[in-house]
Amino acid sequence: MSLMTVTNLGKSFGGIKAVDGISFELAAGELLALIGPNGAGKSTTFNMVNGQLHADVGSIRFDGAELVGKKPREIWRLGVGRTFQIAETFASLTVVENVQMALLSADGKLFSMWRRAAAHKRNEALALLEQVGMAAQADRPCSVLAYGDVKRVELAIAMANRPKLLLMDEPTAGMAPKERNELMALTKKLVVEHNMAVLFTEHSMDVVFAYADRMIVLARGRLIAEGKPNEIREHPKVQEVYFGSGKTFEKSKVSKESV
Ligand SMILES: Nc1ncnc2c1ncn2[C@@H]1O[C@H](COP(=O)(O)OP(=O)(O)OP(=O)(O)O)[C@@H](O)[C@H]1O
Repeated sequence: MSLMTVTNLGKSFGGIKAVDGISFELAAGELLALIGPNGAGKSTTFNMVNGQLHADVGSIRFDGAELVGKKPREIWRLGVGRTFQIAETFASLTVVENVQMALLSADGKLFSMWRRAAAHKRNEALALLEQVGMAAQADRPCSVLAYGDVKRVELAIAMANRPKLLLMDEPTAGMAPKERNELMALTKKLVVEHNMAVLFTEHSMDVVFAYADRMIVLARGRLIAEGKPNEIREHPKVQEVYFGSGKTFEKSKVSKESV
């Protein structure tokens, strides 16, 4: 049974149909990639799911609730999490303190309580860090971490609210191939262990083809293809929209070994 069912979702900006009546499903335990050329409507779709944008038409049913019309905070409370970059102001806090903050926030505690609650939820935070392989660095400030490790901490922060669906907008942007591979392998592990769904946008085709369980492809606001990576690679419409974009889908370029 699907966790999320998107039906006939649409959003226009002025005369431009950024997203033009798309429908798709997402199951628990599934890593679903949302791809498409520049301007295809990926970000607009993403932002309608997290509530930052209001859909003009259509429906997003998530775990028995309708998301269209809800505020981002309400959607987050229903179990739709997203990864955020650690803000500069929090970079001076340690790794574990950042995760403790996220746990407090998930509990609806006020930010001002933080200073009085330094030990609060430390063990829970350490358990989350263990899951992303960062427990050994728990007491280091985030500001001194390698980029790939910061991304792991951001993942632990996103997990603090126990999301049923995690939204990741270009999770591997700016990362070296080895780090990209490690982050996606970790994401896949969390998906399996928590039976969590992930919807992610990504420009890096090697990541998408190596890790997505399924893909949906947008072009000019329309859903032009969906299926498993192998089906998408061979899909004539997908080849057509990417033709001339410099992206190719030959098998030799997208194997896990090459990322
Ligand atoms: N706030 C906005 N105001 C006006 N037009 C917008 C706005 N946001 C998006 N658009 C337009 O909607 C279309 C889809 O944009 P969107 O950002 O969703 O595409 P995308 O697939 O995420 O692109 P990219 O890969 O370049 O980030 C584009 O034509 C874009 O110019």
